[in-house]
Amino acid sequence: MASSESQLLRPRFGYGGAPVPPFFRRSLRFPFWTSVHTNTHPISKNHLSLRVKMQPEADMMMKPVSDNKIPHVLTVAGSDSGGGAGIQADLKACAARRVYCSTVITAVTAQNTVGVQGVNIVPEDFVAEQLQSVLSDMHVDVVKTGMLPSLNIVKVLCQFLTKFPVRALVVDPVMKSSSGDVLSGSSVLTGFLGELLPMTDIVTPNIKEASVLLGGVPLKSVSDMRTAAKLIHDLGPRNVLVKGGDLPNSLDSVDVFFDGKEFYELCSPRVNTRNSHGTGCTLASCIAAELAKGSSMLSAVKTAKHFIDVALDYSRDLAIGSGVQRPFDHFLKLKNINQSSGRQNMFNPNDLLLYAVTDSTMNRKWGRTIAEAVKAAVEGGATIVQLREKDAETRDFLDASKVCLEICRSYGVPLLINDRLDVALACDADGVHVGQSDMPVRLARSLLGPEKIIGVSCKTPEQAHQAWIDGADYIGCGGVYPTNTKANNRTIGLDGLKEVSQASKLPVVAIGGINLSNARAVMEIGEPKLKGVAVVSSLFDRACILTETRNLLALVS
Ligand SMILES: Cc1ncc(COP(=O)(O)OP(=O)(O)O)c(N)n1
Ligand SMILES: Cc1ncsc1CCOP(=O)(O)O
Repeated sequence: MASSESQLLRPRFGYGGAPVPPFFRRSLRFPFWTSVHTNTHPISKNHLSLRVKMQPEADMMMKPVSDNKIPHVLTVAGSDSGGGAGIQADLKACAARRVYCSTVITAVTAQNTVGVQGVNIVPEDFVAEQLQSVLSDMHVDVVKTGMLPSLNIVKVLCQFLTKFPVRALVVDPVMKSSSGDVLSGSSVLTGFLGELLPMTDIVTPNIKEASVLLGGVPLKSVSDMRTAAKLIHDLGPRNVLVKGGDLPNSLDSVDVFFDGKEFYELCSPRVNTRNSHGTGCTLASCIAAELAKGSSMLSAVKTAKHFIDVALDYSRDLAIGSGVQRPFDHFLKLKNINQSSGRQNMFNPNDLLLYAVTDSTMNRKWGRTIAEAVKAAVEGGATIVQLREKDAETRDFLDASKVCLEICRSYGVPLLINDRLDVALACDADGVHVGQSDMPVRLARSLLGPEKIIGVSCKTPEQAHQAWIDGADYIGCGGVYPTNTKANNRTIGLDGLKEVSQASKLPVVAIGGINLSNARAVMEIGEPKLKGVAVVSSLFDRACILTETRNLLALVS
């Protein structure tokens, strides 16, 4: 990663004493012309611009060789001198998500943890000049916007987006800072409604911004957020994410995502912290970064929300500045992890809520392919899938895994492979589930690397402890009830599940004989580490997988 990034950041030849191949030597004689001029725009009286232009020949020679393409986000936003939000947050978010980020600055703010002390808007012709510089030279995948402080800047941006189309446009409709200071005037709204939103792939308002976009209707509940998402969608963007972080009286942070057809309520426990300045910018930048890597929209949104949750959680104890609008750290998790085990993955324990585990015998019995079974389960709301194909030929298993992976990725659902690390590696699945007599977890981790998910079956507190030591992400605990799906499997009952869940440092999913009649009893043991149920026959040995999945999800949610 580091080497390909650095290749892109530097011209390949001719600088820093590196040898210069003959063909490129000519380019080193390029004449620069420079001019220094004072900009007399009323808002930025002392704006001094140093222009450095290259002649076309040299320009051509300087272009990096593009055989090492890195996903690229361009952020068009304001600078926050405190480093918590704006351009600075966007750069950090993209770096943390390992995506290149270029910047067009629309305003320079004097800002800290107390509030915004000053705003200096960049003249629109100089915003245009920055856009021209970046878009005419670099291959930008996704544009993300933040503070757009004037109607003319919105118009200029829309002209450039028409001239230089990109794969996706992510709009964070920044209107006020978290301290309540106004960052874009009311005239900008005209530009949003008339020009920008119809070009937008996803817009990410918080509840106040959603209210402004809709002419001032108040949003007080998740139901209001759903209505707002639909109404904002009618204004033109293809997807809408209404962020409910500021919703009063809510223990959870609930965001409503609407793609024009379906609503998704994305829930996570509210992180109780003051260190949340810049979360909006970071979320939108993470979405942009994931889209630049090729994720589907829903998957990008889920990953971004999880990134924010983890970053806020890890930054609870940071103390930067004396005010209350404090920033968080985008890299803290990475730093902590690098110091301990080197892990960097983004496993979300909440994904264990409804874990669908396939079975080839059952699919044969009902005349289904694995892919058909998996599609029905994820459509019904399964939150994670495991392919457990005990008698499949390797080639067939690999081909089926690739198809299932495509299905799961399009729904933002992780896909794990039972036992077969070779298949998981070959199809780049999200991870594996292993038993006590399969590949040891420690070895699986070293073969799969730090980012893959590893689950391990445990029946005792000792096994759960070892799983944690060895670097697993979750444990599967059971059989909770007797089952015909796995022969000779000892039943540990609800008491056994409770004992293991209490001892486990890792998230736990219960398995074995779980169905519509007992799933609630399992979840009601009320152990914080117990995150969900894993099921085989109660989904896949049924006539309609989709209906069974929906019904079971409703029970455990
Ligand atoms: C989520 C989950 N938990 C437990 C198991 C059982 O795995 P294992 O012990 O490897 O037994 P087999 O599945 O191989 O029969 C599981 N598959 N998933
Ligand atoms: C794979 C496995 N591991 C422990 S019990 C079990 C089987 C679960 O299947 P079912 O949900 O049909 O009881």
